[in-house]
Amino acid sequence: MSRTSAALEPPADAVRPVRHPDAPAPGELLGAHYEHCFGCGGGQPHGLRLEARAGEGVTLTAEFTVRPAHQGAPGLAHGGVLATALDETLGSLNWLLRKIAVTGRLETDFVRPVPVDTVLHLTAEVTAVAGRKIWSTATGRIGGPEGPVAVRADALFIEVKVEHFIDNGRPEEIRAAMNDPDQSRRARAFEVNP
Ligand SMILES: CCCCCCCCCCCCCC(=O)SCCNC(=O)CCNC(=O)[C@H](O)C(C)(C)COP(=O)(O)OP(=O)(O)OC[C@H]1O[C@@H](n2cnc3c(N)ncnc32)[C@H](O)[C@@H]1OP(=O)(O)O
Repeated sequence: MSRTSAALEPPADAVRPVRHPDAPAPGELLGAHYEHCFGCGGGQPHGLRLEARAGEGVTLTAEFTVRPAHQGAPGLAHGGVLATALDETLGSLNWLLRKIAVTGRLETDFVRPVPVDTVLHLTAEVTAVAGRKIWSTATGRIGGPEGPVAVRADALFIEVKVEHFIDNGRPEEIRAAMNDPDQSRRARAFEVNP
């Protein structure tokens, strides 16, 4: 029985995702897409600083260490923080397609509590694409990459133009991101789908 809603079932005419020829090589770290991203940026003191690494095809692995600032119940990761780790991991996959996309829907299963200081080992893959829609799935394990599953998510991302950010974001942050001295972050944000 499917555990996800109908919106997360790709239609019959959806196609398999195609890795972009310029996608980072398998094993390569993706790096942050934005310095102040709560999920991956180094400029957020309490951010997740999630590190994602390209895999084969349209897959990746990622790691996130739960810190005391990420607690919900005493000594345990907040569910919203875990959902953020899944969202960030799934969002990073779109760089392997060289598409800019935002989360439209994210469905999460919390299977096991995740204690502070635990490393969450995530794997993710894009499963289907149809027009602007991108379906993907992710799993997070604890105790090692082969450890028990702690969290799972399925998602639908929607491809957007860079204007999505320019029109909706605050001008000062957009300007700062456009002037980011890190060329790869600039390219990832502004040059992938002009
Ligand atoms: C400075 C730049 C930096 C950039 C860096 C990279 C950023 C990466 C960030 C990474 C951070 C991590 C990631 C983050 O956290 S991303 C941040 C969290 N997400 C958002 O903020 C997105 C907010 N939502 C929107 O902006 C709009 O609703 C979007 C753009 C998503 C669609 O509005 P738009 O007007 O464009 O399109 P449409 O409404 O015609 O819909 C098109 C199709 O999609 C279907 N649909 C839509 N929604 C849903 C849904 N919920 N469930 C099921 N289906 C849905 C819809 O039925 C339609 O289907 P069809 O009728 O065609 O069959």
